[in-house]
Amino acid sequence: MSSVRIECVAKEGCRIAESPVWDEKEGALLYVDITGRKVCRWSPVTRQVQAIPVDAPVSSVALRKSGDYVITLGTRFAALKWKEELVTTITQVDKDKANTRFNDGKVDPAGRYFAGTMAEEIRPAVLERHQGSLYTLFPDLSVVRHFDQVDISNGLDWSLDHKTFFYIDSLSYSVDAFDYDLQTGKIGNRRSIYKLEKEESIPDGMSIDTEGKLWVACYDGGRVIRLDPETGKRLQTVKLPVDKTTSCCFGGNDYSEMYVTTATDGMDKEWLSRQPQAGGIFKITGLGVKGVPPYPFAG
Ligand SMILES: O=C(O)[C@H](O)[C@@H](O)[C@H](O)[C@H](O)CO
Ligand SMILES: [Zn+2]
Repeated sequence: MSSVRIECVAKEGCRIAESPVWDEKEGALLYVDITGRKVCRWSPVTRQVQAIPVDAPVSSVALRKSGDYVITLGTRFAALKWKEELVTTITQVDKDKANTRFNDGKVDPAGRYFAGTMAEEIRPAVLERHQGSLYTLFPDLSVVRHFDQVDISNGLDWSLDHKTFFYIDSLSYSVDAFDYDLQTGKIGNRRSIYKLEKEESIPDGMSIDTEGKLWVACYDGGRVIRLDPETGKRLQTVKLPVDKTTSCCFGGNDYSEMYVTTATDGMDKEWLSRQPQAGGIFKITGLGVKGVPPYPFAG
């Protein structure tokens, strides 16, 4: 058994840090602060965070083949040029909705950007239900809506053979799987592979490891859990010193470190004083597993 170590590496205290992505070219961790409206990049060398402010809630960031990044910003897919600090809209979704925003997003193995929406929260996990949808931005910049009636569109990833798409609608308290057609980007045959237990609270972001097991961050559960999507069993629980764990990814040398984002929105003074590292970025080492490098958006 390896010994698991947890360290808070960026202590800036985000409102809702999310969408951790390892940028191998920069040797840095990208993430967003959704309600703090910034895209961040943390360097393990300088131990500093660079942040680019944006004009709306920014819910995910992804690498782009042509360099730089793509983000989901409000209800827009947008391009972000890092050095220039320049954001340009690619396209908008949910034009029929007044009060939604994008939430979690990730690029599939063929370079398509998947991201879903949700109603703006009144407070964490309290919002008008069934307002969200799941979308894909294709490399030709066209957009497809897969389905609607989503509460809080959240974690997503693909199986190692690319034949299954994993997806979380948080308020279903379930981790779901779909059949995936990598050729077309179409999904079908939805089923639940894991229902969260009460103390695990709300499923949020997720990431697959090289053994095909899923790591799910549990919002208000203060932990990441490792699931076997074949058996539907939980294999491991790693607890963190903060409750609002929002998402996780693998990064660092050989993708053997796990990075976990966390949030402070919804915590009162007393809660914050008990968990002073809330809103920080955590690095977990010694898990004994590695992750899959993130795919860049091909458009
Ligand atoms: O991190 C996210 O994905 C959401 O934007 C957050 O707001 C939480 O998930 C949500 O509050 C939990 O229900
Ligand atoms: Zn999330």
